[in-house]
Amino acid sequence: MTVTADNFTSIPVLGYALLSSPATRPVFIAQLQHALINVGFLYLERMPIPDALFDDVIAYLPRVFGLPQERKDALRMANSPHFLGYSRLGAEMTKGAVDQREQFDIATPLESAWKPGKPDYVRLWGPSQWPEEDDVPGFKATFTRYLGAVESLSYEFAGLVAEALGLPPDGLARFYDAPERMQHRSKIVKYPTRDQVASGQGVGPHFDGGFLTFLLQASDHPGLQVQNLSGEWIDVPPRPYTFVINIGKALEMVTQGLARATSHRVLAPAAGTSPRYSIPFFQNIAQGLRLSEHVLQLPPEVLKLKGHRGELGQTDSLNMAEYDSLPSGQVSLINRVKSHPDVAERHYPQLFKLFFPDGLPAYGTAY
Ligand SMILES: O=C(O)CCC(=O)C(=O)O
Ligand SMILES: [Fe+2]
Repeated sequence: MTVTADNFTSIPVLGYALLSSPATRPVFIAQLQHALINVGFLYLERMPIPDALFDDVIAYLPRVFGLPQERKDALRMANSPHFLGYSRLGAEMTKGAVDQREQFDIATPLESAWKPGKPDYVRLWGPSQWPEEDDVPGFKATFTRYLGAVESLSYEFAGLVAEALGLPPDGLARFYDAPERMQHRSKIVKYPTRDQVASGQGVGPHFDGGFLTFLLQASDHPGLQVQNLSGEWIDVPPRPYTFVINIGKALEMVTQGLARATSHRVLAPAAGTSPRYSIPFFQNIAQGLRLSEHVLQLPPEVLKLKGHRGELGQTDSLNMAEYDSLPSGQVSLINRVKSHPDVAERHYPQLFKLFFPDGLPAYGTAY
């Protein structure tokens, strides 16, 4: 691949193995630079995560979603001030249409550091809700191991992103607290087939809000699409043992728009096939940080590559909340309140009143 701007028609595939030799490492960094600036999405394959761990996690998904409805409802997100837990099919809307997916939000392990008097957003981080061990033996241990592996990779990858943007390898370190004080959020997601649901919208067009997303497509289905510079939807078919990595709005903002957050969506699997499963992992940044105070000074020769890319065309996504001046944890909390008003009504009554003065809406708006 050459490092030139163009309107992408497929997603670049980066081989982690290139990093192991001084001769090929710069090739990886150049490919990463291209992907960050011109696409906003990439595949990363042959990572230092054992295939067997992916296989083990993937094998649990039909079992967890196959639990009786009352077992899943017992873990409903409304139980949790941390917005962690189960969301039933069709609970959220994106761009005015209902998303046809079911999900469990599960985060990396962390005790809540919130006490009365601390900002509300500190309460966003805390323990997950897990299914009963007897219902899915080993799921908690296996998934926790998986989250740990992705978390480590996510920090390593942030170092590579820094290099690709012309910064020193620790150029993004200021965005994270010490790892033991950080929590990253993941979820397991099930998209039923088109004949089981009311529309073909698995999840509507949106940008991710955070820094970096590491997505495992956990079944062999097409459906994930990203929008290119001229507005066409480009397929991102699953590749085994491979992450799809994309940039969120927060990273776009602090790189002065050089690294792109790209609009994406998921179409429901075709009628008569089988459900699609996926596991996104959203890497967080420190909650107290105001992004407007941390816009990165990038080398001019790198920043000017933004000009080569040309103007971004129209995208179908709604914009995220403004990131500039609020602590990033507050921005996340507001987004969670909008996505899950029932959780907010119970645990954040003041914010709930602010955003929903007319009472509980029928749906949350995911993005
Ligand atoms: O399920 C997928 O493949 C993508 C999900 C996604 O984009 C999201 O939840 O932000
Ligand atoms: Fe997304």
